[in-house]
Amino acid sequence: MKKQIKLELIWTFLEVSKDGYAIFDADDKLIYSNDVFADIFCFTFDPNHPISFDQTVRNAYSKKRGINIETDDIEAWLGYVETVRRQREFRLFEVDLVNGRWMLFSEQLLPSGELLVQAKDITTQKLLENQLSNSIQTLNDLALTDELTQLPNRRSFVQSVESELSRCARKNGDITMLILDLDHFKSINDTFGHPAGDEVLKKVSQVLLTTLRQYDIIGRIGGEEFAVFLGTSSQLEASEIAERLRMQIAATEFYYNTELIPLTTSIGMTTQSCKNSFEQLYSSADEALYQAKAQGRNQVRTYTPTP
Ligand SMILES: Nc1nc2c(ncn2[C@@H]2O[C@H](COP(=O)(O)OP(=O)(O)OP(=O)(O)O)[C@@H](O)[C@H]2O)c(=O)[nH]1
Repeated sequence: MKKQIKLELIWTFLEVSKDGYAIFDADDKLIYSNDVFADIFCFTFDPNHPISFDQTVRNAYSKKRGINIETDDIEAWLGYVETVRRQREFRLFEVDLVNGRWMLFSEQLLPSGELLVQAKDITTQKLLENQLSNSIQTLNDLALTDELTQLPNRRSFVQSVESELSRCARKNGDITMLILDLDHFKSINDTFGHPAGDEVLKKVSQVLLTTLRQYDIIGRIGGEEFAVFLGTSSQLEASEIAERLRMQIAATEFYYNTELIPLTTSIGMTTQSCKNSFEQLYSSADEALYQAKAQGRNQVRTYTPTP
């Protein structure tokens, strides 16, 4: 049997607690609130004039205090709350306040209808949680972004293409992969210096971004090697895009300081069913690229399977 403790003691704890406590009766009238709870909703508790839950919220909302309610229609918001409040014996939820603090609310409902509400300040934990999730996001971005060009790196490109392939496999369409390899890049480094080579790589990235469509996937997959995935193109349309890219790079004036750096690119291309794997696409486009290099560079070659 539970040992009886003095009611006075419980009362004292509620009064001095750093957490907010409130009790609503079965008609949702506030019959008890400690100072912390009253402070959250910016009211003075008067047991002789009990106010309802709705009034408590309306009152705080009109003073721009209490829960951060992002609506112009407080009545609609209260209508929504009515659909979740008092529906379960116990409910736990986080809310942010207008003053930037975060609270963890719990609601304990008795069968007789009284509701005990507890509000615990979790601002410190929430800030840490946000910092942690921002750090994770930054780490993810770093792991997927090429530092020099800010384009998706090889890992990111592979991931994006693989998820596009599995999405498109249900529709059974054709897709295209292009691999671009800058011509004689070693001699650009040797002649103009490595920093000049870096600037050229950055500018090529800009050309790709401005020439391609927003939904095409672009990646820097190696030193002077870029790849492009075209999701919904016929082979004819894809060849036109590849040719446009080749011409655009050849026509762009790459300057380093005042020196004009001549630049062309070879492109290997393949259009295949999206049921094929990334590896199949990549090795076909790579084989076509090899042909483009072997046949003189500055050209687009399309993969043709050997019979
Ligand atoms: N500046 C700079 N150069 C890079 C970077 N990554 C790779 N490279 C250089 O790119 C050059 C690639 O040379 P190769 O693979 O011989 O090819 P290439 O000279 O372009 O000749 P082809 O591809 O046959 O036309 C190497 O000299 C690498 O050092 C980079 O981030 N910055």
